[in-house]
Amino acid sequence: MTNTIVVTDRLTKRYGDRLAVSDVSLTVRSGEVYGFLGPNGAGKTTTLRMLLGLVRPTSGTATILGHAPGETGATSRIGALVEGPGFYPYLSGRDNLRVMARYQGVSDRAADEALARVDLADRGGDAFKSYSLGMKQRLGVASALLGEPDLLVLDEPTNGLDPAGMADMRKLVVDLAKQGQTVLLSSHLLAEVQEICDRVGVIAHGRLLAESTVAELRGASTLLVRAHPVDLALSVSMRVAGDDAVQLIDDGVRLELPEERAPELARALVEAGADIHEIRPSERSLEDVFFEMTADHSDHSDPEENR
Ligand SMILES: Nc1ncnc2c1ncn2[C@@H]1O[C@H](COP(=O)(O)OP(=O)(O)OP(=O)(O)O)[C@@H](O)[C@H]1O
Repeated sequence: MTNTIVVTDRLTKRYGDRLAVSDVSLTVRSGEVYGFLGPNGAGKTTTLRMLLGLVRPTSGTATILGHAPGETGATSRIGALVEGPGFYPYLSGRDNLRVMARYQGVSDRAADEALARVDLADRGGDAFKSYSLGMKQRLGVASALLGEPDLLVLDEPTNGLDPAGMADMRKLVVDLAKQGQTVLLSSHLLAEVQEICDRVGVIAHGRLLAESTVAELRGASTLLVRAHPVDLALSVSMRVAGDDAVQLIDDGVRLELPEERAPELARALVEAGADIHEIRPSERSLEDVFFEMTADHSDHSDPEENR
């Protein structure tokens, strides 16, 4: 069933003259991992805070689980890690969670289950202050999971983590998603998010530039050919792929051509007498796409101009 969990309609937040979020309309569906992507200062945290009812929009609306942000019907079903929760340094991870669980009217058992879900059960008895940053972050996710929320909101969950900590966090999100958890996470690290998100919304300068699956955003797969002479490689490529699907780049020729047609291209090049040095699939990373998109918007990149 494709249920919509979050819908925003032209959500906007202005701080004085500064337009932090401008006309953002996004949709998060049930069971998906939605990546809210953009560089620092793009408006991600402000948007998430509006969804959680922590900041009042200047204009536009948001509906979460059928409720307005901040309504009990919504907040009771959202688990959020937006600002790091305050944990007691000398209490163990488990006791910290149990304290939080009691505040929320949730059982100790639920706290222990949340600890297990973030793979901290083994270290649950150790003092919070002895945890690595990655473990602290995972405990934060456990606290957001208390009460089994329908929507988990994580603001930059990998911030400050080393590569191993990031990999752990990615695995945790993937595992939660496999259990059916809907996750909305923000990140400025596009390369790592493309692996774990079903769909992404790309935001820059407060505006949503695109919303789609990672695959759609990255577009058609391309082949990179390095062969000599280059002009011969270019004309053969155009014959095989069509004039519009071929582009001359620094180190060769890029073709919009499915990988399965690489042998056909290789044969045509060899028959024409070209020396092939390399033919390989070259997928655009989300990062490439993102830079292209934000470059397109650089002419009006100053949020002040949106006034
Ligand atoms: N309380 C506030 N008062 C004034 N300006 C604010 C406030 N909160 C955010 N802003 C501004 O709004 C813009 C968007 O900030 P926001 O924190 O939402 O971005 P972000 O994408 O989450 O970035 P980061 O990854 O750095 O947190 C920034 O220009 C920021 O300076």
